Amino acid sequence: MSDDLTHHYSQILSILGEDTKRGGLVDTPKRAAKAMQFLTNGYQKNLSDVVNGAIFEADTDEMVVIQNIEYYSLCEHHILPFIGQCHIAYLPKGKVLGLSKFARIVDMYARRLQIQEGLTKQIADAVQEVTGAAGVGVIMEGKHMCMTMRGVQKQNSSMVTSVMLGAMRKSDATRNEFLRLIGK
Ligand SMILES: Nc1nc2c(ncn2[C@@H]2O[C@H](COP(=O)(O)OP(=O)(O)OP(=O)(O)O)[C@@H](O)[C@H]2O)c(=O)[nH]1
Ligand SMILES: [Zn+2]
Repeated sequence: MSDDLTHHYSQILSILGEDTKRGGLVDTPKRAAKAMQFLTNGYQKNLSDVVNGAIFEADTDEMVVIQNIEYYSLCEHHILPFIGQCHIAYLPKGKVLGLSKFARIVDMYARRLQIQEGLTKQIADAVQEVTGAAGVGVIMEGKHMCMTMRGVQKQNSSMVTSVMLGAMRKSDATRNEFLRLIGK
């Protein structure tokens, strides 16, 4: 895959009018291929490997919030970055998930071509699936380069998406507690 990608990046540079033989560009197709493979490495991962069995018995049903998980994704329409913060809440039902795994789940889905709405839903569904929680909430804030550095060029615009599942969807009080805990 790497050689194929390198070859295609070299062609893209030529088509854009670059001299691929000039000093600074000699290794660029190779570097770009490597970078793109890193930025999309979520395709090589699955939920079970990412969670790695880090589910622990715990006698708690109080809300757990993990906030300000930064993410870097690529929009599926323009292959340009969108970046921001993800906040996750869940209501455990006898089981808790290892703290770092929330960030790993966010990264696995963010490192694929996405729209922010779909990314938010995939993270919420994954947390629900692995924890069996009574409720899950995910809120994402994102700044889209396709809307700032090109297109309509609105530098200060950002997008907020949310998905609420189970008790987090049904109960206003529970949802408000999540919003209060993340300072919204
Ligand atoms: N809902 C949603 N839209 C997105 C996301 N990322 C990019 N887009 C939008 O996808 C749309 C694609 O619109 P098109 O008209 O097909 O493409 P375009 O001509 O490049 O659009 P402009 O960005 O308006 O120049 C744009 O409105 C983008 O802002 C996302 O995560 N969620
Ligand atoms: Zn885009």
